[in-house]
Amino acid sequence: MAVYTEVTDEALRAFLADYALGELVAFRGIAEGVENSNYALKTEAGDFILTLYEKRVDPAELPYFLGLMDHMAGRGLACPTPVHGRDGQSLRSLAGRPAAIVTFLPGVWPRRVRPEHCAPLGRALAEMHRAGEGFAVTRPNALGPSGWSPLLDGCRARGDEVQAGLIAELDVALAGILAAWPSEGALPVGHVHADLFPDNVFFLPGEDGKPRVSGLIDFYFACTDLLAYDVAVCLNAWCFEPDYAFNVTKARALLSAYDGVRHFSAAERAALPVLCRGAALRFLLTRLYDWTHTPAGALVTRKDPLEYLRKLRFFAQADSAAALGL
Ligand SMILES: Nc1ncnc2c1ncn2[C@@H]1O[C@H](COP(=O)(O)OP(=O)(O)OP(=O)(O)O)[C@@H](O)[C@H]1O
Ligand SMILES: N[C@@H](CCO)C(=O)O
Repeated sequence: MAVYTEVTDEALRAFLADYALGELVAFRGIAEGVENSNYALKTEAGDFILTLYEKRVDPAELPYFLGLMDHMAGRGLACPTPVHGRDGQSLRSLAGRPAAIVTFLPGVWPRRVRPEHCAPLGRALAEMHRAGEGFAVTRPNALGPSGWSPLLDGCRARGDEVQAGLIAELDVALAGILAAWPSEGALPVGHVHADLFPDNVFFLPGEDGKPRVSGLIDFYFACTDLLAYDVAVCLNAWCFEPDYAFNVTKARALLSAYDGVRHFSAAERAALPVLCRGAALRFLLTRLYDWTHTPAGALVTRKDPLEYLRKLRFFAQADSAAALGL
């Protein structure tokens, strides 16, 4: 369910005339993803993804996302590269929506994460942080600490329907996290992905048969924030088993591979536990908000907020970098 806006053949051909991509060969909607309308597009020049940005994306922010991908791809990162039209622009309009074409990345995202995925992931994350250096535009993290209180307030009326006592528990957790959050300037800041879940990382087998990262996608939560926060997001999204047990082997592989490319500072190591709690709370709150605001029967798969309550509770008691595998 991620084709919200239909594109006619006629409109597509007229749109493609503004690019030097040759004739249209094939075109189909992609079912995965929930935010935007995505199409797989084949032209004489190769394979591409056409994205029509839907209402949750603020058009004013698109130049940041597209510019960041351009910058990172230019520095050798395997991320989608925006295709520029004959007039030099990568952001245009199609079927009444802002639209862009980006390069297609080969690979498959892991449906079941194995420890062998975690070292390549850690390396790719650190390489992404390096590739972002020098991109001068900034974007504050709307879903960072200053956004969590308003989000929690938005869940207050119905949150306890999901689990009794949930809102009171989250009030306490949020106060503790905000009190312990690193002060400005204490940790290195840069461009972070902020949503590097398994469905945003493609892998292909390397020559040795082991998985290697072939591409990172979906930069539409990217922002300027603490680099180590991205690591905390990955520990949340990649290092728990289906029974919610934390897998320290996966975490160790991720963290040591990251550190091999970009060293953690002492302050980052010390802050990692609270960053993990913050990241768990961020996904818990957006999921809880969606859970309590999505009408029953809507064609959107709601994600389970309580998965992140379990993770938040784990990180609340694993209060040292060593307990997290660092
Ligand atoms: N550059 C790309 N190369 C190959 N496949 C891509 C690319 N971009 C997107 N896709 C495919 O489209 C699917 C949906 O993309 P994406 O995750 O960006 O959707 P979304 O709706 O914007 O985001 P979300 O995952 O937040 O709902 C991906 O799972 C992937 O299969
Ligand atoms: N990765 C988020 C969804 C937004 O992309 C989640 O799992 O809650």
